[in-house]
Amino acid sequence: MSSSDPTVQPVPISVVEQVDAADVTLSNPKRAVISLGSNLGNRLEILQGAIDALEDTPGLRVKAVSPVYETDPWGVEPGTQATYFNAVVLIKTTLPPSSLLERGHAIEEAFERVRDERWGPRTIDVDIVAYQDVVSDDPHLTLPHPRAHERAFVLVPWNDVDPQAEVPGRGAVAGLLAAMGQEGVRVRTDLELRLPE
Ligand SMILES: Nc1ncnc2c1ncn2[C@@H]1O[C@H](COP(=O)(O)OP(=O)(O)OP(=O)(O)O)[C@@H](O)[C@H]1O
Ligand SMILES: Nc1nc2c(c(=O)[nH]1)N=C(CO)CN2
Repeated sequence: MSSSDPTVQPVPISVVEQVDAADVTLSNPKRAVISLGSNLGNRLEILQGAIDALEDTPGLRVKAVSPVYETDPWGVEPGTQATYFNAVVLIKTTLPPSSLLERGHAIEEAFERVRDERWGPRTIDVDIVAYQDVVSDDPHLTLPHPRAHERAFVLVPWNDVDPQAEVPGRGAVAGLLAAMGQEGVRVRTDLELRLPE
């Protein structure tokens, strides 16, 4: 349309700036790292269901899926809970961190996760391990995840899918792992999670 068309109203510069900012967000997806854990029900099916649900999220693409690990429950008395299956996925998303957390909670609800005790058994846990290089101590969404750097069940699969990864503010994943070891984290080469198509 010609700029001399008298029916066209000028667009305020503030609106132009907002639209430009939204365009940049849409064309500039962010990297995030998600940890998945399950120690109740059909653990493999549940992990795959959570991965598929992430991929079905508008504005989110799953880019890499780690091998499956069977891991001893962390943070509880030995022998009081079933072992976990854990995996890490790398995603790209145009969602802001708060929306990604909401989506994670919705997926937990879809798998009927019950929250009654801290670190209690669960069908699925969806944790946001990192979102770009964001560092935040907001208790509602702490970034990176406040305990990721001390959990081999997160660092081992994360290192598989991104050997160069860094935990923002804490150092290289590979270095943290070398210092901590991999006790209680066993790869299950007989099992596989699919990267959604
Ligand atoms: N990076 C994060 N990822 C997921 N939840 C987070 C994060 N930071 C803070 N939270 C908050 O933690 C709350 C409790 O999360 P959740 O019930 O999954 O804890 P948990 O899995 O039992 O333990 P942990 O946090 O040690 O993994 C969530 O409701 C959420 O608001
Ligand atoms: N092995 C293992 N232990 C845990 C896990 C988990 O995913 N794997 N999640 C917890 C709370 O998020 C507490 N303990």
